[in-house]
Amino acid sequence: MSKAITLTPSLARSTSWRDYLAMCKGKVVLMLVLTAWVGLALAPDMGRSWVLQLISLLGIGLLSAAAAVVNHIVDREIDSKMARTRHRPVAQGRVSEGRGFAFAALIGGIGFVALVGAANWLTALLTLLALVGYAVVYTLFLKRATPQNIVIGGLAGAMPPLLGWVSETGQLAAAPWLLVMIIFAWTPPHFWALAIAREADYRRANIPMLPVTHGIDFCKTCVLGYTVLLALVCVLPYLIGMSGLFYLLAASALNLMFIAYAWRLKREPQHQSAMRVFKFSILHLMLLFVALFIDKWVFYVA
Ligand code: HEM
Ligand SMILES: CC(C)=CCC/C(C)=C/CC/C(C)=C/COP(=O)(O)OP(=O)(O)O
Repeated sequence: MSKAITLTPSLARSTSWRDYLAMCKGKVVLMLVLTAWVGLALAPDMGRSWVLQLISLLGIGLLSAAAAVVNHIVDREIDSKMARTRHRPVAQGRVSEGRGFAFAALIGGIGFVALVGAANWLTALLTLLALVGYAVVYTLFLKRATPQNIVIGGLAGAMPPLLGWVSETGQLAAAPWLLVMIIFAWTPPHFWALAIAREADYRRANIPMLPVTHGIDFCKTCVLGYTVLLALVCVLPYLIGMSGLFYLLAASALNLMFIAYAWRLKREPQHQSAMRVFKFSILHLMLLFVALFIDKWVFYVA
C-alpha cells in the first residue's frame, strides 16, 4: 500500500490494452467513418455487397486510427506540456515509441490490405495519403510552423467522404469533393473554438495556434467567418442536385445554430462559451451527415 502511494501516476499503472485504444482517438475515428459511410452511400450504386462495403469502412477506420497513434508518438513532448493531453500513454511513457509504431504499422497494414482487397488500390492509396497528410505533414511540420496549420492540415481529416465514394466506384468524381469542402470549412471553427478555451495550454507548449499568435478576439472573428463560409458551402450539394430539400432545410437549421453560437462567442467579453461552440461543432457535423444520408435514402428522388 505505502509502495503504491510513493509511485508517480505514470508508473502506478502499467501498459494495458486501454492505452492502445486511447491512442486510436476512437470518437474522432468513429466520426471519420460516419462521413466515409455517407460518401459511400451517396455514390452511384455499383451493386457491391454490404460485407465488402463494411470491410472498406473498417479499412478507412483502421488507417485513421493508425494516423492517430503516430500523432501520439510524434507529439509526445507537446502532449506532456498540455493539461488536456498530459495523461496520454506515450506522453507518460506507458507506451514506448517502438511499441507505438509497431501498433500503428499493424493496424495500418491491416487497414491497407482490407482496402486493396475489399475496395480498390485507388482508395487504399488515397487513404494512405490522408494518413501521411495528418500524421506527418500536419503533426510533424504544420502544427509547429504556422497558425494556418489546421486549415491546411484539415484537408486530411476532410478526405473520408471522398474515400468512401471512391471505395464504391473506383474512380474520382467532382460530387464527393463538395462533401470534402464541407468538412474542410467546418474544421477551423471546430478546432479554433477549442483552441480559444485551451489557449494557455498551447501558449505553454509554444505551439503557434491562432489564438496564441493573433489573439483570442481575432480568432473569434475567424470562427464566425468560417461558420458563414460553411453555411454557403453546405448549399452546394443542393444546388448541383446531389441532395434534396430535406437536406437543405436540415443543413440550414444546423448552420444558423452554428452561426448563432459563434456570434455569441464573438460578442461576449470573456470566452465562457468556447467549449460549448466546440461541442456543438461535433453534434453539427454528425447531424449534417446523418441528414445527407436520410435525404438520399428516405426522401430524395433524383
Ligand atoms: C486538422 C483537423 C482537426 C483538428 C486540428 C482537430 C482537433 C481536435 C481536438 C484538439 C480535439 C480534442 C481532443 C480531446 O478532447 O482530447 C478534437 C475532438 C474531436 N474531433 Fe477534431 N480536429 C480536426 C478534425 C476533425 C475531423 C475531420 C473530425 C471528424 C470528421 C473530427 C472529429 C472530432 C470529434 C468527434 C472529437 C471529440 C472527441 C472526443 O470527445 O473524445 N475532428 N478535435
Ligand atoms: C486516414 C485519415 C482519414 C486520416 C485522418 C486522421 C485523423 C485522426 C484526423 C483527425 C484530426 C485530428 C483529431 C486532429 C487533432 O490533432 P492534434 O494533434 O491537433 O490534437 P491533439 O492535441 O488532441 O492531439
